[in-house]
Amino acid sequence: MPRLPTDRPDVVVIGMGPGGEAAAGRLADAGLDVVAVEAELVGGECPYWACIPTKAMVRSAELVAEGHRIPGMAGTAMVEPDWRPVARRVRALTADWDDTAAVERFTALGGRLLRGRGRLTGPGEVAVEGSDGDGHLLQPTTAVVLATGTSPVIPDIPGLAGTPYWTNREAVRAGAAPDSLLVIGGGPVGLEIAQSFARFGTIVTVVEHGGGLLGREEPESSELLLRALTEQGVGVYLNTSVVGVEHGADGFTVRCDRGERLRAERLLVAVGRRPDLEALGLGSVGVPTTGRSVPVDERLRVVPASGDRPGIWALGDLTGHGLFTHVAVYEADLVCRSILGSGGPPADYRAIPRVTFTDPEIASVGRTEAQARAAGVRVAVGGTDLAASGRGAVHGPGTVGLVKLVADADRGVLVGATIAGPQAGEAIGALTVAVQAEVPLRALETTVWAFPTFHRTIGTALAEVLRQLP
Ligand SMILES: Cc1cc2nc3c(=O)[nH]c(=O)nc-3n(C[C@H](O)[C@H](O)[C@H](O)COP(=O)(O)OP(=O)(O)OC[C@H]3O[C@@H](n4cnc5c(N)ncnc54)[C@H](O)[C@@H]3O)c2cc1C
Ligand SMILES: NC(=O)c1ccc[n+]([C@@H]2O[C@H](COP(=O)([O-])OP(=O)(O)OC[C@H]3O[C@@H](n4cnc5c(N)ncnc54)[C@H](O)[C@@H]3O)[C@@H](O)[C@H]2O)c1
Repeated sequence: MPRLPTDRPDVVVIGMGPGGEAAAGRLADAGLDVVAVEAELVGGECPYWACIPTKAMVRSAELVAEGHRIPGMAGTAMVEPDWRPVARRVRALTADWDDTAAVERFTALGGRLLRGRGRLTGPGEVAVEGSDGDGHLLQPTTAVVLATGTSPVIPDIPGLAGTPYWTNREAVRAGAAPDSLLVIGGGPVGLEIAQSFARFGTIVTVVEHGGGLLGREEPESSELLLRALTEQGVGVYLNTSVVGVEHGADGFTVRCDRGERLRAERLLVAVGRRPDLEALGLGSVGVPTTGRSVPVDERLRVVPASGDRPGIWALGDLTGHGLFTHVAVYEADLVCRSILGSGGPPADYRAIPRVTFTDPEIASVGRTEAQARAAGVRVAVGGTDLAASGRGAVHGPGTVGLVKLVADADRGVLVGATIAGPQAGEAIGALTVAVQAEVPLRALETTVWAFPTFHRTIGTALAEVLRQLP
């Protein structure tokens, strides 16, 4: 076998999504010689195919919905939704799927970028199949950082393979809203995209094999969202599995286990994401490759450094601590502190916020009631209906929402919270601080919440929690 050109930087970062980019940039800025390996675009899934373009779609869809709410509130309005400006905006926000600016940001810090696909081939060794067709061997002296994220799961449904189904990548590149769309999976990916297209006139049907939408959230959120989507004309089949897919000139036909045959122009597969640990070569360093995530310690170490061997760290979607950009960036900070030896607290996932940008937005932090009970917490719960609040009354159409607080009655602190409703993702910030900093419920009780805001309803839900305490 020909000898590959060998490079011995201090650090190799494989994968330049939001997590890898943050870690590689910071380590380069600290003066280390960093080689970053990226197979596609520097920036990863989030800016080009995920968070940013889907939120642009959501924002446009929200404007359409608000336009329809004008009658009875502010006169008349004629709303004629047109997807073309949405597609233009997505193209602008993704810089037409061009990563030049991100590359320049990194190289300006002294980092070196190697375009290609990286793979661990042993402790302290990364082989790269370069985009230019050349092979490279990297032997970092200090650290390997794994940050390769996840890819969509494609279920093994007879007939699906080989059809032109969409994942989030094709959905965000749509030049027009399809006449009809069938979505497999009622999680955040499926629902944000489903509602966006529905508001542009697409007939949308969601097929979810679980008993509720957004199954990881509180059942109250799931029910609220189901009601809202159904009222907005989105068809939802729960407890339903797709057992067969056909594609022909008139689009997709999907057979479900309960007998339904559903037709649609487009089919979006949104049943979750997982990493490819085998392709990453983790087996070569003795790490099991069959799981859904890379096992790490509280400093995100996969394999600690020993002797002259560099350590291996992992971060972001790969670690399975929550598939969110803010988790990837948080973990990048932990990894950098660990590599640079700058100390600080270990990983703490008690107060990771989650926001699904549907209308109503579903925002939450910490544990759900069921998770808290399962963890043996003596739970006190308080809730309130957003529509019954002063802000709900003035806001009018579009006010659907709730607050639910989950407290540890023995410790007198919140361990989880949900806000659903308009701008819920903004309001969850206050509760994220409360859960993270373990603000005593008695201190929260004395907090003055501005009138008339949606977040003032936190006080109402809190009063219900406090009534249950000694
Ligand atoms: C449709 C959608 C919407 C989302 N919306 C939100 C949101 O609103 N808010 C939020 O917080 N999160 C959102 N997410 C989740 C968010 O996109 C991810 O959590 C985030 O991108 C994870 O960052 P990461 O750095 O771990 O990995 P990624 O962003 O997946 O980046 C990994 C990078 O590694 C590269 N790579 C993979 N394998 C190799 C290899 N072998 N060699 C070299 N390079 C490799 C990939 O090309 C990629 O660039 C959304 C996800 C989806 C799918
Ligand atoms: N706003 C945000 O922050 C945001 C938005 C989108 C995605 N994300 C992240 O991306 C991750 C992936 O999202 P996702 O929605 O793809 O996955 P998910 O795992 O969150 O949801 C997938 C849904 O599909 C269902 N499902 C699985 N297999 C199925 C099948 N064969 N038939 C029908 N239903 C099936 C599951 O029960 C689940 O409800 C999420 O975990 C989330 O962290 C975040």
